[in-house]
Amino acid sequence: MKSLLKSEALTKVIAIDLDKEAYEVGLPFVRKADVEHKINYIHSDGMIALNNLLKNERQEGEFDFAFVDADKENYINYHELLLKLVKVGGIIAYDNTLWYGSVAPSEHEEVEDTPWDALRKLNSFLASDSRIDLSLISIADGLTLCRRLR
Ligand SMILES: C[S@@+](CC[C@H](N)C(=O)[O-])C[C@H]1O[C@@H](n2cnc3c(N)ncnc32)[C@H](O)[C@@H]1O
Repeated sequence: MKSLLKSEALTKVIAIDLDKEAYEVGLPFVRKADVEHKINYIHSDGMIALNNLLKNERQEGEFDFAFVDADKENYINYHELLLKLVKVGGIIAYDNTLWYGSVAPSEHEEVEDTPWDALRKLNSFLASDSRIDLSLISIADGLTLCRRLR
């Protein structure tokens, strides 16, 4: 599920997930906290939904924060879209970026087409991306915070 925190006096969250049941797991807690009116759930593939926010809803630079915890193979693609959706100074967070250490395999291990291979490539890409400041936090199985610089 990806969450986008929208910059408004009244904070709004866009939550995107292919699986409606995943959203519904959290719904009782959302209701208990009385914040359902602040959440716009989009039942969709992440790339389609983010492209739609950019192209059809013209939300470029409108978001303060994005949290990505979905298909690891697409993180690198989400990154390009989120760099446009999140404002300069805003934060993009990627979950699972250490994958319990398996992002650093020995050179003999077969890692192609695995989530940890995708995360390893993402980590290398982000480390040399001059559009962001980056901090990879070793909490749980890794959380990368990227601050958009330009
Ligand atoms: C590990 S779960 C995380 C859910 C949520 N962040 C949480 O902590 O409860 C990953 C979620 O990504 C969703 N997902 C996987 N591929 C997706 C895609 N292409 N587009 C949107 N959501 C996707 C799955 O349906 C699943 O609910």
